[in-house]
Amino acid sequence: MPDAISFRSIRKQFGSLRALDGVEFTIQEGEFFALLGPNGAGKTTLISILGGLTKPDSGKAEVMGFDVQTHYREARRNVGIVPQELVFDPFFTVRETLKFQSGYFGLRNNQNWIDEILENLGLEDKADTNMRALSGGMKRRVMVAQALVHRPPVIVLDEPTAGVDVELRQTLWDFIKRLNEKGHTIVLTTHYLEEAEVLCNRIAMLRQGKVIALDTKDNLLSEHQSVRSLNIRLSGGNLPRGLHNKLISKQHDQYQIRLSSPEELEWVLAEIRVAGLQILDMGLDKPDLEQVFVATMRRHDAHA
Ligand SMILES: Nc1ncnc2c1ncn2[C@@H]1O[C@H](COP(=O)(O)OP(=O)(O)OP(=O)(O)O)[C@@H](O)[C@H]1O
Repeated sequence: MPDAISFRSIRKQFGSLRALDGVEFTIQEGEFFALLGPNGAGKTTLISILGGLTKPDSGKAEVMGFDVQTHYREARRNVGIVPQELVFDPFFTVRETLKFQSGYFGLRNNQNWIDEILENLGLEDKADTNMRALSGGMKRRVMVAQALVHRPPVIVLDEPTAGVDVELRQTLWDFIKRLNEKGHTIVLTTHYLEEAEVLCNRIAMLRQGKVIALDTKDNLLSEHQSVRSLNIRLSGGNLPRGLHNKLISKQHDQYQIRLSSPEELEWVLAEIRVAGLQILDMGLDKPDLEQVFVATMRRHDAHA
């Protein structure tokens, strides 16, 4: 069985900027995979190479065994990509947009599937509305619908929930989860790490064009057991300045503080004591994907 996606030694340079620096990994059929990384890490460039829109300087990418350069049409037929930007023709209605996209793939009698997609993405009421009259969130739903119109076995979503409301997130993820259960391979990039944590079973982390972590979600979480956070309620003043770069969140007198190692707990408590603050309540949290991500990036920043 071919891999759903394979990247082999992908390099891409924009002028002097090395956007992708030897990216190499595979994704198996049926996986729900997250591609994570800070802004500018190279995620969109990698996806664009997968869609055959950007040519790598070297290396090769395949979708379901088809090289995206030498077998562009077959590779393209096997993947549906939801782009980050909203690209559409403002004069078409939603249904016309989807019919047009079906035509691009040579699909004539695609009505039933189009209706199913519209229903699953909560777009039935908007089917005959012109694209330009839709809200941003509705346009994003159409971008998703467009990527699914040819029933691709591999579905890639580049930050599909950036700036969209809770309802669309729920609708979208319910639909995508059902497609994954039916065997579709899903690849997702997102800055909402709690989404990746709930949905994905394997994760790659990209930093400055290199894969710096690649493992199952469970392994990544268990490897970082030592990275915890301290939840603490304080009275008598604000958090000491020396702890500000450790602060994850603050609500009233409740602080969540990142601990990079168990030993850091003693130091944090000492800082609080020296500042003359009183501890009202405290507890430790297990790491979540966000903490694992931050710790992984910091480790590599320190080595860079
Ligand atoms: N066409 C281009 N010309 C020049 N530089 C580019 C081009 N496309 C991307 N880059 C640069 O390549 C790097 C990787 O960009 P890319 O969009 O792939 O990152 P990303 O991980 O998707 O970021 P984000 O999370 O912000 O979407 C960035 O530094 C970006 O500025």
